[in-house]
Amino acid sequence: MASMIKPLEWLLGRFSVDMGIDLGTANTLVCVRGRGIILNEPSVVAVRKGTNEVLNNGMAVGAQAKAMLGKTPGKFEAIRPLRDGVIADFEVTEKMLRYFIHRVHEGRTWVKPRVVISVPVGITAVERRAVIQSAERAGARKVHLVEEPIAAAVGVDLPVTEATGCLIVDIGGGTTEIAVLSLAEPVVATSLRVAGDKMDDAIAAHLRRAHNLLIGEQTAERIKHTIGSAWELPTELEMEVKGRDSISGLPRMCTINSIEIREALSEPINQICEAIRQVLEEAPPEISADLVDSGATIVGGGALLQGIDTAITNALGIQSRIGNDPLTAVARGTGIFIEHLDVYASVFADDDEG
Ligand SMILES: Nc1ncnc2c1ncn2[C@@H]1O[C@H](COP(=O)(O)OP(=O)(O)OP(=O)(O)O)[C@@H](O)[C@H]1O
Repeated sequence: MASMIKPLEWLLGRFSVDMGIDLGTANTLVCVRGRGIILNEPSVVAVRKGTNEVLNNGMAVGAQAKAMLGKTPGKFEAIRPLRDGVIADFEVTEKMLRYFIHRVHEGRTWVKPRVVISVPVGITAVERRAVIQSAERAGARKVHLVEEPIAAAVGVDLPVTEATGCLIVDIGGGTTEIAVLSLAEPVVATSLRVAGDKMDDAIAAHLRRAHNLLIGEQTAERIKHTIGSAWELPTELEMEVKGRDSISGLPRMCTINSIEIREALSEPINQICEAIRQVLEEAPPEISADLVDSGATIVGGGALLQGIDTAITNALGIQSRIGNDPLTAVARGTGIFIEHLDVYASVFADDDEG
């Protein structure tokens, strides 16, 4: 029986588009050989509450679902199925992946791609297995996992395969991945559950405390994008924010500025700097010597926070720079892996056996 299935699977695979997937807490990106990034959507799914039934006939996924976050009436719910970089809701993740894979295949539901998926450093075997099974059940024929910092470093063209140390810091939505790499392997690495989401929480907590204003996660994120910073700005900024007064319960608006938001962000930023310091302290001296010259490369959406490079440079005394197109670095890396599966075989962290 198995020998009959194999040729059929092979045949179905012939028509598929192999893809690299950055399955992120905040965004999912898909990169395809020769075509680059062809899908970039928020990792959000809208379902009927208490079920896994995706609204709009399975189409309420991505940007369409994100617009509903915090605004759904009682019987509907907009869910982020990944939290802290790992799968929190297995079935909804599978449905989201299925929708994205089918979109890449333009509706041909019978094709079965090979996929490379990026995962945080140091996730457990059970968490790895969950990613592999979700992708397989969503229609993948073969799943390889690669650790996010390695994918990011390859995506921004760092010399990862050389015997020289480089430091990559990937500040995403759920996790900040920090790794010193040499010879395509992490020499020291860590995954910190402090990143963009915690920054949004810090902003919401500040507005509640200092302005008695309750805001949702989308508003907090918008504030971060608009006036958030990690270092003094050449011209400080202001913006108006709307929410619910925590005392009167009524809708209200207030004006906030970039100085107070920077202060609110200082705690998560300091935690990120401290985690980088710990990774650097564990690096062997020869690698540390390389890092004096090569410095740190920052990627992920958090790299777009104004002044983050200056804050890291000042905290650690090593030159930090923002990697090229930081939001797509990991996805571009997975795209390079899927093109060169044989070359990078040793890098994959996929444990199909376990
Ligand atoms: N201009 C900006 N300023 C500050 N933060 C930003 C900016 N643009 C995007 N971000 C933040 O980047 C984060 C998303 O980054 P990214 O897409 O790299 O994460 P992810 O890969 O989905 O998450 P993870 O790697 O944790 O699974 C969000 O928290 C988002 O608010």
